[in-house]
Amino acid sequence: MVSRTPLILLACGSFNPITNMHMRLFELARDHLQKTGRYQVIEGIMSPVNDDYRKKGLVSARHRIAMAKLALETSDWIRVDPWESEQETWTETVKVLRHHYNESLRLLQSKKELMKNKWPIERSTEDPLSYQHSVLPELKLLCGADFLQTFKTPNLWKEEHIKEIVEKFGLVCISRAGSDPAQYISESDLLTQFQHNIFLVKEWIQNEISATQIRYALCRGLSVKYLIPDSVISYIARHNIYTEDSERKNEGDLLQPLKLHNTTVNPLND
Ligand SMILES: Nc1ncnc2c1ncn2[C@@H]1O[C@H](COP(=O)(O)OP(=O)(O)OP(=O)(O)O)[C@@H](O)[C@H]1O
Ligand SMILES: NC(=O)c1ccc[n+]([C@@H]2O[C@H](COP(=O)(O)O)[C@@H](O)[C@H]2O)c1
Ligand SMILES: [Zn+2]
Repeated sequence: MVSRTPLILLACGSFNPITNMHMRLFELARDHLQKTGRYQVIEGIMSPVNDDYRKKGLVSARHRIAMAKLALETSDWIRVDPWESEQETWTETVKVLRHHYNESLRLLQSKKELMKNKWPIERSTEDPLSYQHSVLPELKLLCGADFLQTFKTPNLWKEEHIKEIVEKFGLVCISRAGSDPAQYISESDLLTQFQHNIFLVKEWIQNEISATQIRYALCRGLSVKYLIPDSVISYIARHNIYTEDSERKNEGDLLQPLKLHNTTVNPLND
């Protein structure tokens, strides 16, 4: 049997709030990558952005993490990770990737240590996927096509970070109405150079749920049932999270990545 490379998918974003589509991204990506015959998707990680990102209407990470945890209770392979949101300031995405990759290596090492101390018979029966412990895992950034499109927003991303993401890690990009990732890749020399490491996944059933639209509906008292999990709807109601006030949070503020690059335009925070 040809061994598959263990693969971890990492999605970064606001998740304000988590929607059914955010979870679908992982399912679509896993199906696509497993069908290539090259990968065994072993884990999905959702990493809600730090409050210091300063996006308009971004509610506290404490709530965004709690909602994602509730939503992911029904998944046996996707989890939410608070590391990024717990840092002092906003963290560039490539550094979040580096952190989670190092964590996966650390885990692999400790599993190997554990195996070393076991009798051979225990080793062979304990974990049917134990062969994976000897193969280095890969970590890929999972995103929607609009995320890929932001690479060309002036001053938002450092060129060397985009290069590291597509060269060292890799991207899995799910189609989204209004974005044409294939065309966008063909327009970028850097993305074209590394397109073997960019997986474009076509969503087979159009699903245009947007977290911003969910927040607007909640503010207007409209139903969002069947667009986000019931447990998340109850949490939002209990804590009265999305209001006209919360929507004004960070209004007029510059997104932290743009601030870091010292620019005066703010295309994402109008
Ligand atoms: N309907 C969708 N189709 C494809 N990708 C999506 C969809 N909704 C969200 N994503 C992806 O999920 C990730 C996290 O997105 P984000 O938290 O910004 O959610 P969003 O629904 O796009 O919110 P907003 O409307 O506030 O921008 C991004 O990579 C984004 O492209
Ligand atoms: N230079 C960078 O690393 C950079 C720039 C802009 C956004 N991002 C990330 O992309 C994601 C964008 O999320 P939203 O689509 O919700 O704005 C966030 O996780 C944010 O941290 C990273
Ligand atoms: Zn978005």
